[in-house]
Amino acid sequence: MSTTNPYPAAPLLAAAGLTMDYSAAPAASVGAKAGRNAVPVASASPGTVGPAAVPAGTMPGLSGIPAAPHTLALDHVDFTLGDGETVAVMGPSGSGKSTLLHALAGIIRPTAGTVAFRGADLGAMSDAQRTALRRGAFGFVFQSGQLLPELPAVENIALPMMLGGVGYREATDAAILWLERLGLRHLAGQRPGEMSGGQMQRIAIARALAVRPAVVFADEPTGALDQATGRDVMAILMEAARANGSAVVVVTHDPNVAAFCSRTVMMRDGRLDGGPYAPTPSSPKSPSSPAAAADPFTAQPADPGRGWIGGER
Ligand SMILES: Nc1ncnc2c1ncn2[C@@H]1O[C@H](COP(=O)(O)OP(=O)(O)OP(=O)(O)O)[C@@H](O)[C@H]1O
Repeated sequence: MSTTNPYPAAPLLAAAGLTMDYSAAPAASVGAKAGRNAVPVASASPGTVGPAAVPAGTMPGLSGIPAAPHTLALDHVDFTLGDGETVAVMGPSGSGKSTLLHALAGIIRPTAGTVAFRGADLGAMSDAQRTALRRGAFGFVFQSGQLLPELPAVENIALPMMLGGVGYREATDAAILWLERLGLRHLAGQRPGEMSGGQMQRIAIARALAVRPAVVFADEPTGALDQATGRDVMAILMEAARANGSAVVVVTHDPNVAAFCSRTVMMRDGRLDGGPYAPTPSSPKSPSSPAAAADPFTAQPADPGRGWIGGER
C-alpha cells in the first residue's frame, strides 16, 4: 500500500479521545488482546455493533451474581506521533499500554475516539483497507512468538512482503539482504525452534522492517531477553527504523529500553501523561550505538562479514 501522505499537514498518527471499555466492547474488538504475541493479520470489524454489549455492572438473567469489573483500559487518550519519531510508552502493569498500542495499530477497535493515519480515519476504513494498512504501513515486534515455527528465517522475513503482493523470489531475495544487513545471514535456513531468543527477536525485527513500514509497533520487544541481549536487540531495532525513516512506538517496563526513544509517555489507569506534542524525528538516543548518525545501509562496516551494526553477539 502506498504510504504517500495525502494530507501533508496531518501528523503521521493521531489519536483523539481514545476510549476502550472492555466491558462494553463488541467481542470482535477484544479478541486481539490475546495478542501480546499475536501476529495481527486479521482485523476487528469496523462498524460492528456489539449485539452482546453489556452495560457495566449488570449481568442479564443472572440477578444477584456480580458482574465483571468495569474495565476502562483507555480513558480519553490523545496521542500524536510524527514522521520518524520514536516514543516509549511506560506505566504500571494493567495501565493500558498494550491496549493503546493495539488501538493505534488498528488491531482493536476502540469503544470511542478516533485514530487517524496520515489524516485517514482507521474507524472509517473497511476491513480490507485496515488489513492493507497493517501489512504495508505498520510493522510489529512483540515479546515473542510472532515467527511461524515451520518456516526458516528467510521465509519468515519474506512472508509479510508476500502478503503485500511481492513474489516469492523477490521477497526472499530482499529477506536475504536484510539478513546480511543485520549480520544474520547464517540464520537464513534456521527455523525459530533452532534459534535463541535474541536471534528470534532479530529475525522478528527484520521481518517487521522489511516492508519499510511508516510505523513500527513494538510491545515489550526485549521482555524475554537478558539485559545485554535486550540492549543489542533495541539497538538493531532503532538503527533499522532510523535507516528506514520509520517511526517507533515501543511499550516497555524497562527505562533502558525507553532511553532509546526520543520521547517517553506514561500511562496510568488508562490515562496518558505525555506532556505536549514535541516531535523530535531522526534523533533517537542509542546508548549502545554511538555511530547512530552514520547511515548503516550505505556505510561500510568495519568488518564486512559482521554486518552493519557489528553483527550478532
Ligand atoms: N481482552 C480484554 N478483555 C477484558 N479486559 C482486558 C482485555 N485486555 C486487557 N484488559 C484489561 O485492560 C486493562 C489494561 O490492560 P493492558 O494489557 O492494556 O495493560 P498493560 O499496561 O499493557 O499491562 P502489562 O504491563 O501488564 O502488560 C487491564 O485491566 C486488563 O485486565
